[in-house]
Amino acid sequence: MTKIAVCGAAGRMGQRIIVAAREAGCTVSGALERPGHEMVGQDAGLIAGCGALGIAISDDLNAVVEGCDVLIDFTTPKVSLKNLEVCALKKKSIVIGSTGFTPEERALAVELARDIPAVLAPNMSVGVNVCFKILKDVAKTLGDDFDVEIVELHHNKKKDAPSGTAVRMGEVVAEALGRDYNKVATYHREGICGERTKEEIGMQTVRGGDIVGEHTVYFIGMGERIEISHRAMTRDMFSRGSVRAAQWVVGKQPGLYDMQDVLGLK
Ligand SMILES: NC(=O)C1=CN([C@@H]2O[C@H](COP(=O)(O)OP(=O)(O)OC[C@H]3O[C@@H](n4cnc5c(N)ncnc54)[C@H](O)[C@@H]3O)[C@@H](O)[C@H]2O)C=CC1
Ligand SMILES: O=C(O)C1=N[C@H](C(=O)O)C[C@H](O)C1
Repeated sequence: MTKIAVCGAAGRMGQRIIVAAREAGCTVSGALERPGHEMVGQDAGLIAGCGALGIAISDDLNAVVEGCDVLIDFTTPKVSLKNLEVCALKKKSIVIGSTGFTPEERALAVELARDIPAVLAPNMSVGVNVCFKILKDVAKTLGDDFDVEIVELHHNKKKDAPSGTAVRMGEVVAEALGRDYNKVATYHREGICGERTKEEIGMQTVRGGDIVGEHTVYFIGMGERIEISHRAMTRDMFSRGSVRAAQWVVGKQPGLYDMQDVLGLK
């Protein structure tokens, strides 16, 4: 039985991951929250709504990592990088779902995962990862004749924009078209901003209410349009995906993997 510890245990995702780990037959060996969080000391299972587990939410990163096979972390990039560093020191595996990494932070994650197996993925759902695969083919097939625009919608508590999933969709499309995402991504249009260039990939963000997560990539041509959309109705496929990744990653060769590796989609 894989021993899973959860970081961000009282968060929207952390709570669902505790439930998913139990449903998958894994042992929840530890639960972490930030020092000073009001839930520290409380039973992780009671907070997650799956009944008492006898595991108190802790703020002791070293002790929690020590007791697990794999840490699942859905927090923020800075916290995730610190957790990756501690997992590397203690030779434990890690699954990171946090989003909002800068290119420099992602490069640091690759570096820190040199000696342990780690998964870092902006979206743990099967559906979105199949979309990544489809998008590559569609972009390659359509080529430069279709304008690409990406729109994402999320709840009003989300801290990063655009979503990690939207950025990855942009990167997949840009790469398939031989463009550099960081040069062609266009986040803002206002005033007399001029005609659209052929290369740009528009990135639009909508925030409101309790939207779990919706992504649409538009390929817009002359007289026709293709839309590839994914809508998440609950967080459960993210949490189940992260547990699947945790079970997969333990015992793998060191290195930084993504969900495409876990799902065999490469
Ligand atoms: N990869 C995926 O499939 C998905 C990724 N996400 C990403 O996961 C992250 C978290 O999302 P939510 O759960 O909605 O946020 P949230 O804000 O509900 O939960 C984050 C939790 O992390 C805790 N935290 C902050 N600093 C900490 C520290 N130093 N140690 C331990 N815990 C700490 C917070 O107190 C909070 O409880 C975001 O970056 C989000 O974009 C969300 C859903 C799916
Ligand atoms: O913050 C969220 O909620 C989500 N974040 C991820 C992202 O940024 O892509 C994945 C999902 O859409 C939910």
